[in-house]
This record gives sequence, structure tokens and C-alpha cells, in this order.
Amino acid sequence: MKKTVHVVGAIIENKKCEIFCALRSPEMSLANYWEFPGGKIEDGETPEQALEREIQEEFSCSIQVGSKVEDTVYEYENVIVRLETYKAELTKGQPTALEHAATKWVTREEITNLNFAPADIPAVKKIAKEER
Ligand SMILES: Nc1nc2c([nH]c(=O)n2[C@H]2C[C@H](O)[C@@H](COP(=O)(O)OP(=O)(O)OP(=O)(O)O)O2)c(=O)[nH]1
Repeated sequence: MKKTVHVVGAIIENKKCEIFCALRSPEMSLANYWEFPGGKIEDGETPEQALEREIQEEFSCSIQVGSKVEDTVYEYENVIVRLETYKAELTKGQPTALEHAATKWVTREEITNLNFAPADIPAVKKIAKEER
């Protein structure tokens, strides 16, 4: 039986209406895919707490989590991922990649050109269609 992991991703937007995206490194699973920064929810955490912790651990900055964007289940070859994505705002510092291969702030027009992890596609499409 494949394991199901419950994952949260942050859709962080700056004042220029650009969205923060991170490239998974060759050492990570799902290597070389773009993603919304985040990670697995640990026991006892709310999705919001997990996101705030993951962003602090992996990008050394603080966020405030807002509304939910998508909740999708995607079956990969080895694992099933339930990905919940939330809007978020930076409250302290700027994101610095400590584990990822690259990061990028992109506009809604550009975001669909990035090679996002398959589980992220519904959220990417929803964000790209949003009016600004
Ligand atoms: N963080 C994140 N993970 C995603 C996204 N889309 C997607 O399919 N995933 C997958 C990749 C991984 O299989 C899983 C999350 O793993 P992770 O490696 O980021 O989480 P983590 O930091 O808690 O994990 P770990 O390596 O410490 O065990 O979800 C996404 O947008 N953000």
C-alpha cells in the first residue's frame, strides 16, 4: 500500500503581485520540479502551524497564513500526496533558500511556464486565472 502524506504549500505574494516559487533540488524527492514552499504536517499541528514552521526552517523568514486555495490528492509512483495550498504574506525577513536549488518571484502570467510538481497544477491554474 502506498503511503499518503499530508503536505501544505504557501502561495506567498509580494507587493508587486508576484508569487514566490521554489525549485526542488536534485537531492530531494520530486527533484527539479517547482513547488510552493512548505512540507509535511507533523502530528498535532494545524496546516497553518506546519506552514509557518516549514517556511521558517527552509527559507528563514516568517509568514502569516491566510485563506485556503486548493486541496488536491495526487497519486505519484511511490507516494500519494494530499496537498493543501494557502495564501500567505511575509511578516518578517525575505525568503532565502536553505535547501532548494533556486527560487523565483513570478507574475500570474509567468507562473504556468514553470514546471510545477503534478500535485500543484490545480493550484497553479487557479492562481493564474485570478483577477488582480
Ligand atoms: N513542499 C511541497 N511539497 C510538495 C508540493 N507538491 C508536491 O507534490 N509535494 C510533495 C513532495 C514531497 O513528496 C512531499 C513533501 O515533502 P517535503 O520534502 O517538502 O516535506 P518535508 O520537508 O516535511 O519532508 P522531509 O524531507 O523532511 O521528510 O510533497 C509542494 O508544492 N510543496
